[in-house]
Amino acid sequence: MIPLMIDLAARRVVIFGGGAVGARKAAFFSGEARVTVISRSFLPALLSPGIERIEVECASMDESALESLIGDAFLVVAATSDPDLNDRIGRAARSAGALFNNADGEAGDVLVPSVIRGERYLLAISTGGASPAIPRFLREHLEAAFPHLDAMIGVQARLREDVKECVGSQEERQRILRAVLRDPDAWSWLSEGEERAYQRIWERYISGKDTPY
Ligand SMILES: C[C@@]1(CC(=O)O)c2cc3[nH]c(cc4nc(cc5[nH]c(cc(n2)[C@H]1CCC(=O)O)[C@@](C)(CC(=O)O)[C@@H]5CCC(=O)O)C(CC(=O)O)=C4CCC(=O)O)c(CCC(=O)O)c3CC(=O)O
Ligand SMILES: NC(=O)C1=CN([C@@H]2O[C@H](COP(=O)(O)OP(=O)(O)OC[C@H]3O[C@@H](n4cnc5c(N)ncnc54)[C@H](O)[C@@H]3O)[C@@H](O)[C@H]2O)C=CC1
Repeated sequence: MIPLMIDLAARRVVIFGGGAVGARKAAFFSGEARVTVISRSFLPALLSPGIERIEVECASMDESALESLIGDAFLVVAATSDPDLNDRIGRAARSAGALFNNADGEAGDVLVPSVIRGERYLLAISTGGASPAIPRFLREHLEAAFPHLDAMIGVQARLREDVKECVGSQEERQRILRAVLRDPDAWSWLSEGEERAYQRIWERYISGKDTPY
């Protein structure tokens, strides 16, 4: 498998199963795509107006009945508690030409990763299905370790432009940018705001006499 960033705006995502897993997948996709959840029951989290619901029992449905429920979906998620049904949904998704993610059953062609998103970055973490607890663990760890990652990206973006004006050598510019990233003070200054942190970093690395890198 290879990672891709996909624009799902205006695409339809059909999720089978209205339990905790279906609700989590619906929350993941509904920020961008048009989401339909098909299930015989729905958790309250799925009752929001942005999500279309179709209440139906799928146990006795054959592949062509499932395929007509899938319609023109771009991606189908099977998140029912019945792995055999999930696998049947997968075959119907393929016949309908849709991508398929299976929450429980035979692997589909899409996995949902753990996601860490800021204004200026997006990280997706996967173990390829071997241990879903690990991506969650790493997400929580990274979120706690880098609470100011967005601000640091802002500082780096500005600094890399500004040092071009006053530092002649490319190697030296690279050294400065990397030293700032390794500097625990630079990260802690970010809690005072991006502008204040930038000033302190500039003093330490550019206008100050003692350059510690
Ligand atoms: C294959 C995959 C299919 C898919 O859904 O795409 C899949 C499958 C299964 N997960 C199961 C269990 C758990 N899933 C989680 C959590 C997450 N699972 C997610 C993705 C994936 N899960 C895909 C592969 C991802 C990868 O490894 O790269 C995340 C990343 C994204 C999301 O779903 O939103 C989300 C974390 C989001 C976050 O918080 O950041 C936890 C941890 C927890 O919640 O604490 C547990 C309990 C601990 C454990 O079992 O590890 C079981 C039942 C096993 C059983 O029967 O016991 C199956 C079915 C099976 O294994 O067959
Ligand atoms: N991929 C993942 O991240 C995870 C997957 N799982 C697995 O995913 C599956 C779903 O988990 P939960 O949401 O917690 O289960 P759940 O039992 O809370 O929800 C299942 C949903 O599927 C619906 N459903 C089941 N059979 C149906 C049928 N014949 N017709 C129509 N609707 C039907 C139920 O009404 C319910 O809304 C389980 O098999 C579980 O082991 C569990 C944890 C994480």
